[in-house]
Amino acid sequence: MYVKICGLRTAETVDAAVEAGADAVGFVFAPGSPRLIEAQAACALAARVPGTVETVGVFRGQPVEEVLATASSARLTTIQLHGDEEDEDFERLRAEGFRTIRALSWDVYLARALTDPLDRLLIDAPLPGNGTRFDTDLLLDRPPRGFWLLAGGLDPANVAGAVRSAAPKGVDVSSGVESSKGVKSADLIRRFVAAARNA
Ligand SMILES: O=C(O)c1ccccc1N[C@@H]1O[C@H](COP(=O)(O)O)[C@@H](O)[C@H]1O
Repeated sequence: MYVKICGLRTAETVDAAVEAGADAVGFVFAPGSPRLIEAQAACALAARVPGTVETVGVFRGQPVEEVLATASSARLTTIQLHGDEEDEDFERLRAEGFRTIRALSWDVYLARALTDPLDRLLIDAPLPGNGTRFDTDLLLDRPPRGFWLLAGGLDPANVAGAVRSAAPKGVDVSSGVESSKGVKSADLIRRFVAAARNA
């Protein structure tokens, strides 16, 4: 089970995620997010992370050149896009040496024929970063193939059940490991990673 902890902004919570055994830590660059971080600050946090852990930049609806500039200056390994980007955009990011995650809300995933098998898919509720869950039974008509991550309203108490019913290859969390909006809790991060791993 691949575990990503998203929306980190402090050294303490990055260290907690890494020590708990997370596979990826995420930094949010989407305008308007309560977890927004500057590239320079993300770069300092990413430098604390061992090479075995992915450092993911999260973007929504930003031009690809801006995404590349930010991810490069923060020295990230991976780019997660929540917009309506096309296959060519993901190809461009990979050609520049980044790994990619294509984030789609469940309804867009069901409606859209995806042609690019090189993306890892993240299936989420329609309003990302809001702690909202969706009914994963909705995916039964078209179960995702390959490597995909489940997100949307996960927390330490519900992640094991979500993993058992939807059988994703990984999970991603933001709101569910916060003590208040935008403020991560090291304790909740540790509990989330343990619960996901033991599912
Ligand atoms: O976290 C945000 O503020 C955010 C903003 C814009 C796009 C994505 C964002 N976060 C992503 O949202 C999901 C899960 O969120 P939650 O656990 O339901 O709060 C996850 O993929 C984050 O990377």
